[in-house]
Amino acid sequence: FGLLVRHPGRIHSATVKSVDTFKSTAMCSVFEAVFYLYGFYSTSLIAGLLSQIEPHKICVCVRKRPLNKQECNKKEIDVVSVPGKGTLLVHEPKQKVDLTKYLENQVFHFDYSFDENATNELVYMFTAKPLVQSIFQGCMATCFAYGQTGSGKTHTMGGDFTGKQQNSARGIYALAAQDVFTNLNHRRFANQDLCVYVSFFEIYNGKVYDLLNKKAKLRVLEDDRQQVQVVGLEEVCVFSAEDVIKIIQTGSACRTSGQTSANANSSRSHAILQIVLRCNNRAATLHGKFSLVDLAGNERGTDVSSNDRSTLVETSEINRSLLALKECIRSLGKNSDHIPFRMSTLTKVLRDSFIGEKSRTCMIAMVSPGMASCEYTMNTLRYADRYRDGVSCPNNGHGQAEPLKSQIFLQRDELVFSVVFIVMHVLLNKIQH
Ligand SMILES: Nc1ncnc2c1ncn2[C@@H]1O[C@H](COP(=O)(O)OP(=O)(O)OP(=O)(O)O)[C@@H](O)[C@H]1O
Repeated sequence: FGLLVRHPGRIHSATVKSVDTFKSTAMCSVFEAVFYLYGFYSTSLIAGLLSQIEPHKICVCVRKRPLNKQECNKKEIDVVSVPGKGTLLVHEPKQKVDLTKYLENQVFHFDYSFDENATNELVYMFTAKPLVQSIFQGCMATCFAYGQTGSGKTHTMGGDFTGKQQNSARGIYALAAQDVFTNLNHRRFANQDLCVYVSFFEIYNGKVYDLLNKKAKLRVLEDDRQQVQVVGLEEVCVFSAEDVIKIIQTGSACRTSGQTSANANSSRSHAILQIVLRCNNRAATLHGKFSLVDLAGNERGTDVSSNDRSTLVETSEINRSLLALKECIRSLGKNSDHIPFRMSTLTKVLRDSFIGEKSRTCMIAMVSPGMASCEYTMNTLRYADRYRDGVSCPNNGHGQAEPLKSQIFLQRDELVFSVVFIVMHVLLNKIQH
């Protein structure tokens, strides 16, 4: 797998060739790939059938978007490969002191990795869906979309775009809402007498604005018991997933946006949609809460098209809050007594998500596939990788050829397990009927 490109000065054609060679040798054969895909989709089938994926406390996933039209026109090279369930490779172009250009294949391991063909539904199935189940058991769940500007956070959370039009029914927000109502009507939860409330707000430059109330500026206060309240936040009682979709559309239209080099309609704020379950008693006691967070892009100051003071303040505020978030989630992963949630407004309003045994977190790191984004992609992956520090998963960190090989064998074992599981499932079904 050590791919040396021996043509200094001809990086483009040489790189394309090397990436292609790598992809064709590193990936499994077509036969294995078909079986692997079957394994992956069978897992989702099983997940759909049983709806019982137990969420671990912190789950970290990565999603690669396809090259867009602009990138294809520029003949941008796709330097990201997703060879298996939890693995992602970045073919990073490097140069030796003797000017020889070569590719360094960086391997990352996460709980799940999704390639450019994955739909929002598939991503949802393995990330937010298990968290929906958890809020019915009284958990405080949080799902974050993190990544460089233009990498697909809003597409994943809010719904895919047809031109400038967003299909709000096909994002993780709406899919989660649909499952909340499916669960609510299920006999297991019907006798709990729960009501669903939704709020939608954004954090821009450290200030909170209510997206459901004409962007009213709200204060964040903490009481003596360290309970954080967003004072005056509109919480709408909803009765169906369609009600939530309307709320998403209203709120998304108000979000603060700007222009970056990678995205003409870039969200410059963190948007938080909260789905709250309350007991239908007089005090409307909190039962469980799901916060779905579309974070602002993690770009540098130079990536935004205007470099005036307000834009620089905006960017530094975004980066400060992302750093605070990383610290809080790492403390949560290590079961630390001290969670530094006061470091930013974002972590303050999400305080519930970092405290106690009942918190569940999923981070979806989005990456752009182009070579021009390689540095940002590496930053995003390293950021996401840090979340795994302290989480009881042994395969964190990134390595080179050897871990990749063993990963492929591991996936083969998973595949055999999936096939055996499905055959048993089908046989059992037949016996029962
Ligand atoms: N998985 C995907 N499949 C197809 N198109 C995608 C995918 N992800 C993103 N895109 C497209 O890429 C463009 C940028 O995506 P999006 O606005 O979601 O990025 P973002 O990460 O939210 O950016 P920002 O931080 O600047 O708001 C959109 O036109 C979107 O349709």
